[in-house]
Amino acid sequence: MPVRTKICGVTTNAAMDAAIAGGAAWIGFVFCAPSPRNIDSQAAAALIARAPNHVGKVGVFVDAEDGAIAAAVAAGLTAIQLHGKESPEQAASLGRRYGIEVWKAAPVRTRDDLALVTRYRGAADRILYDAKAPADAVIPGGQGLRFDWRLLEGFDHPLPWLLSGGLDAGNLREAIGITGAPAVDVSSGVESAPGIKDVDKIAAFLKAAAQ
Ligand SMILES: O=C(O)c1ccccc1NCC(=O)[C@H](O)[C@H](O)COP(=O)(O)O
Repeated sequence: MPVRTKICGVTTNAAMDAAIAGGAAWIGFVFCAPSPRNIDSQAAAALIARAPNHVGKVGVFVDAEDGAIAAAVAAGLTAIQLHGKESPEQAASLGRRYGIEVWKAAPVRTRDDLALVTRYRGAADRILYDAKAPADAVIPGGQGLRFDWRLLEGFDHPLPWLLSGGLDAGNLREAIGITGAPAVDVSSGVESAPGIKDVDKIAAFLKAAAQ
C-alpha cells in the first residue's frame, strides 16, 4: 500500500524538484545551526516557491526561539516539526499562534519512550517517531539511526504519525511491513554524504514508498 512520504533536510533546487517529481507529500527544511542541512528563511522561501500547494512544507526546529520560528513560518511553511524538548503546552501554543500543523518528534530507544507521545494528544497534530540520538550527539535527528521497529507493533497511536530514523529505499518496505506506518520520513538515506541530497536516492525511496 502506498505511504505518504517526507523528504527532510532539502537545501537545493535539484533535491526539491526530485522530491516533488517523485510524489513526496511533504518536504522538510531544517532550521538548526549545527546541522549540515541548516537553511535560513530566505533560502527556504526560494525553495518553497518551487513547490505546488499540495506538497506540505515542514520546518524542523530544536528548542528554537520564537523569532526564528516566526521568520521561517513567514517563508511559507505549512507545518512546524519540533525536534527538541518542547512541551505539549508549547506545541499547542505554536499551533494556535500560526494556525498550521505542529508535529512532535518522539525519540525512541525503548518501549518506555513511547509513553511520551500520549502527552501530545490534543496539543500536536502528528507524531514523528525517530531513533533516539546518542547523549553526546550535536543534533537530535538526521543521524541515519534506526530504532527497533517492533516496538511499534500493536501500539495504540494517539495521533496521526510518521516513521523515521535510518530509513532508505532498501529497508523501507520491511519497516512499513513491521510497523504499519502510514507515512515515512527520510534524510540520510537519500544522501551521498551528510547534508548532500542525491536525486537518484530520492527517486528510489519515493518509488519504494509508492509500491
Ligand atoms: O536532519 C537534521 O539535520 C536534523 C537536525 C536537527 C533536528 C532534526 C533533524 N532532522 C529531522 C528529521 O525529520 C529527519 O528526517 C529524521 O531525524 C530522520 O533522519 P535520518 O535517520 O537521517 O533519515
